[in-house]
Amino acid sequence: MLGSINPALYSVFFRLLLLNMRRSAAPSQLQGKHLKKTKFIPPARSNPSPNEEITKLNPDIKLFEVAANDTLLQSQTNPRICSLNLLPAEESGREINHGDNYKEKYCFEAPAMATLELHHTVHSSPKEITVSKGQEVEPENLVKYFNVIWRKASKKKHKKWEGDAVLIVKGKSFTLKDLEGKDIGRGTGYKFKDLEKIEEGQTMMIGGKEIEVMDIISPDDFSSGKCFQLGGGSPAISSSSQAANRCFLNPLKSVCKPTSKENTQSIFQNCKPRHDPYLPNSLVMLRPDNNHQRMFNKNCFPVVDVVIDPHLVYHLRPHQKEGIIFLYECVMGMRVNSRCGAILADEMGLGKTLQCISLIWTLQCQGPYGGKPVIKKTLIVTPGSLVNNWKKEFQKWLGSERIKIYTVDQDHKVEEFIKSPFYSVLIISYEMLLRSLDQIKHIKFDLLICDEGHRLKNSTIKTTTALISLSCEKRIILTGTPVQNDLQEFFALIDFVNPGILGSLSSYRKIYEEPIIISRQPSASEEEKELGERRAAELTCLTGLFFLRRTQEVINKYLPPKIENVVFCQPGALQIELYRKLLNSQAVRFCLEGLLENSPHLICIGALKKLCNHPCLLFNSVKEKGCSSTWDENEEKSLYEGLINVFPADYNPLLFTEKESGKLQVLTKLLAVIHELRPTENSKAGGVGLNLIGGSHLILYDIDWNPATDIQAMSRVWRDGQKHPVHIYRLLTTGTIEEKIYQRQISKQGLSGAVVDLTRTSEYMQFSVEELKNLFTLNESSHCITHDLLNCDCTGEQDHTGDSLEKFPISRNCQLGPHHQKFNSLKPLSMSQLKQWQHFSGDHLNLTDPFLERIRENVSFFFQNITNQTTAP
Ligand SMILES: Nc1ncnc2c1ncn2[C@@H]1O[C@H](COP(=O)(O)OP(=O)(O)OP(=O)(O)O)[C@@H](O)[C@H]1O
Ligand SMILES: [Mg+2]
Repeated sequence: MLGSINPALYSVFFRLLLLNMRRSAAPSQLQGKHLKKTKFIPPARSNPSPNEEITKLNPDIKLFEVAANDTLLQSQTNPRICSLNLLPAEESGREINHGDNYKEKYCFEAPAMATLELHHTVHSSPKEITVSKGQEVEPENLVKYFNVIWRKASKKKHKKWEGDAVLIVKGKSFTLKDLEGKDIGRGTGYKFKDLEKIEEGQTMMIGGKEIEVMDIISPDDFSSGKCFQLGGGSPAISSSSQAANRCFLNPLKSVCKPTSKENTQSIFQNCKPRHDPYLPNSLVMLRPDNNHQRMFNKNCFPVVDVVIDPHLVYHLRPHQKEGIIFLYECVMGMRVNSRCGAILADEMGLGKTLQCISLIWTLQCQGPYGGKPVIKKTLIVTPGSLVNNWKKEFQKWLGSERIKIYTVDQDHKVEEFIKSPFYSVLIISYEMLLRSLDQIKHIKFDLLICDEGHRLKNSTIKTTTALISLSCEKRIILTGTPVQNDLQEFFALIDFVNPGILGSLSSYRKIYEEPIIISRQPSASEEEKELGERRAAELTCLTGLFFLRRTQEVINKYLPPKIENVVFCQPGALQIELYRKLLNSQAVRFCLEGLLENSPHLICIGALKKLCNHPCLLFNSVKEKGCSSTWDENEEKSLYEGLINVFPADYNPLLFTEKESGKLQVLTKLLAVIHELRPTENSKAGGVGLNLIGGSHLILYDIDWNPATDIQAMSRVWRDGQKHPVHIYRLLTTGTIEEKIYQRQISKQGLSGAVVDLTRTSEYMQFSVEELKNLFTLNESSHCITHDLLNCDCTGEQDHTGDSLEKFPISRNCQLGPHHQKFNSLKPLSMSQLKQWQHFSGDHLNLTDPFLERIRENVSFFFQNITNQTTAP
């Protein structure tokens, strides 16, 4: 921006401005009386190291990948590099905790303005006070103390104050002490009249140092030591004065002229950081650079440290601290010029909610410019089932007093939020948002958070267009789903948070999508491969500035043990008989003839699944459809033909017993033993985004084609905050379609890039005739056909663990290529991994798990895997 201004005008501007300022880099100077006690901390006195945990972070967390040749991001210098630091490197500041793996120096930048200080008229030629010739009468009791700032005597044009000090004048002698109480200057035999006259504002040379007197210290403050570092008030204020010195203004639009003392005072009042940035574990946000100040600090407020509430920091995991810094920098536009969007795509359970709550709370109370809050109102849009979850999380971390949350539901309309001045956060479901859009459009939201935001991957759906229509620039998408696997969907999400950053959709397709997709095809030439890889890398770099994903590994160590069991339950006699009958039906035979287009295979699969759960479910369908005579239902009718005769004549589905279903028998026994051994832990099922840490036993009864469903449910329970070992039981009926669905789950890794994605279930349900043949077979003679498939040499007679995992490199099919290829613990299990699990048949004698022990009678085979093993189970 400044580049377009005539340099002569630019220089005149700074001269004019400086006439109104005192001088450069003198921290105590600019703060008005009320801040005079503030100390400049000598550069050597750095605070102790920031949060050490963070420095040990998973190296996977790379927040600051910058594409050097990236034209879109060209004006964004790496925020970590102090390019304008005019102080000597070793004196440029003290260490401060930015919460990341950098123990960085704070940048006390002194830009152009500071270098022009020589035009200052008042202080240009301080006089050396002279030594007495010895004839003077010296009153014995003259002792005075002063706060001063000092620098070495120098003839250089560009001088900087080096620090605060305490000047002690005693008779004809003086001592200068730094704020640690160390002597940094001494002199004796001075003219008494010179020393006696020292007053506030005076500049002089004394003992080879130039000093300026800031104010008088009372004898009390001196003797109590308050005037030194320990008692001298918050040291952090120095930052604001530094920043004030640095403040650029647009010369053509000068609005800030702190001409009078009062004016200066009022600007600097209330400019303390809300929390002390120098406490050992404080989490301090990056200060805005000059570019940012030019753009966003038009009023030239002093820069104040933004510090995360220590109450929150106490609870934050290291990756969450990083996440908050990331979100802060994104929404403040510090990472990409004029863009304030972010995507936080941490795997599920990593506490995205807490990271956002911390951000909201921070921005609502603080800001880097004059400490003014950055946001007033926040809109959180989330799936309906999570609205209350959000509210609870706010209460959990901030209590109910700090921040007022309004949740929209049938009884609580948006109008109430509009009318009330108390609420600052509105939480609403996607559905309600559409219904209340007219009202919501009239509210000025400063921050928009879209939870489970992968649903915005389609830019034409109503929800997306509705949200785009809100004029809120600071947009955050939260998602646990790996959205970067589909390049078009990825574009939609990126374009939502930072509109236009990837250009138009058509240019994006040409520049990125096409070459990347071509390069991934087996037929791609070397040249195409290379181009695709480079484009993918560039895209990753570009979006990596505001896209962050961490995997479960960062949290695992905080979680209790997880005991996963796959339990193969023996089917009941009625189940087997009905199963055989179904497989012999005309409908199944029709499917196997290969006429897949109109094949009723989904109906057949549905019937078999029902039967595995419990025969009574099948009975109900048979009864219903058996009486129906519509043409459409003919196929289903043909599937059920003769089935009713297999059920006992007096079968009453309402009086079903667990004996008829292998899985139900196991379930009943499991519930009983859980109740007996762990009476306070009850298991429930879970859905997207839910936290069910109250339960620690999860029983997965009905299998889904998509492994994401199981993983979702599992990660609802085994997540941060869980106190008990978590037991997970996946129940499967031995030899049936359930085992085959399970095998398909774990062997079809390539389907969705081997990552968890709830939306891709249909991809797991496309079958070849061969696959259908396998599905429609009942294996009655094996303990476990899944184990048979592993080519394991054990016979299930004792617990056994198969080949070493290293033999099976984990590969992942991701369109963005190697940049995202880190092993992901929430990935569906592979066959080779399953082989690593302990496994044994139901009649294995040495079962130590008391829960499994209770169900062994109905179980033909077990697989078990323990994560974070301590004394589990
Ligand atoms: N630092 C922490 N200490 C203790 N518990 C935490 C911490 N951070 C988050 N939690 C808890 O972890 C659980 C999961 O957090 P959250 O619901 O925010 O996960 P998420 O990242 O949104 O996952 P999902 O993608 O499944 O929605 C919650 O119960 C939350 O209170
Ligand atoms: Mg969530």
